[in-house]
Amino acid sequence: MIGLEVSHVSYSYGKSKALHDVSFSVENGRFCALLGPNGAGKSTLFALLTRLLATGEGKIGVAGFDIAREPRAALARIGVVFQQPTLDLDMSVRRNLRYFAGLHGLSGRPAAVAIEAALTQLGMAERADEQVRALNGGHRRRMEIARALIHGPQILLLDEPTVGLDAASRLAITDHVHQLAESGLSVLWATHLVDEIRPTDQVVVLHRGKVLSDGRAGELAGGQGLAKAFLSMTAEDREIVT
Ligand SMILES: Nc1ncnc2c1ncn2[C@@H]1O[C@H](COP(=O)(O)OP(=O)(O)OP(=O)(O)O)[C@@H](O)[C@H]1O
Repeated sequence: MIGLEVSHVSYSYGKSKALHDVSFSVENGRFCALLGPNGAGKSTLFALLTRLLATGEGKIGVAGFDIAREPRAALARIGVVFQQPTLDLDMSVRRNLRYFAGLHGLSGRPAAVAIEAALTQLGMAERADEQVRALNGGHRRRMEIARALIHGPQILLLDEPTVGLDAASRLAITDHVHQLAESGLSVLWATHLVDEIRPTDQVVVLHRGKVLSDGRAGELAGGQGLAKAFLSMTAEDREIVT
């Protein structure tokens, strides 16, 4: 079943077109990397998917709900991890999550159960009572992913979630999110880092607001490897580094 469907979406900032006729879909249980260099349009697409921007042209479906016509139902099924962290550093992990659960109308025992389950999925249960300020960057990010799961979304959107993290933390987070996809979520993971993508993942290559390719990473990589394939698709005047 399709979790996320983006159909003929275009968006302009004034006269400057950021997205041109973008179409792709992500099935339930699939990890889809939205791979694009700086300025490709990834953040603009995320803003449309989360209704921070209203859809210009085209249609976005979330678990079968049209985000323009049924925004509440659609947004209730989305969990989002934005590029910029939004945690209260002086509260504990659990209190941060409890606050967020409240925004989704969850309190008391149901909230406690949802928080425990989300933290366990990210391997963070034993840190529930630590102050966020005491956590390293990787654990803070894992906590933000746990927070995005509390209301039981079907689609998880992550906008370059590993920016600024060391190699071990990046690996831990990509592993956890692949496991979430395997458990049935549709994951859309925006990145420009090819080492976060596995051969069986879906990859949508976005460049200058257009989809250049949509398919399995292993097929896109061919014999030359994903990094080289991606660079040769998106290189302009740049020298290709192998
Ligand atoms: N608020 C804005 N006003 C005008 N132009 C914008 C605005 N936000 C983005 N753009 C332009 O839209 C295009 C797509 O930008 P966007 O931030 O969506 O790309 P991105 O793939 O997320 O890039 P990055 O990896 O650098 O975050 C770029 O040309 C950018 O300059």
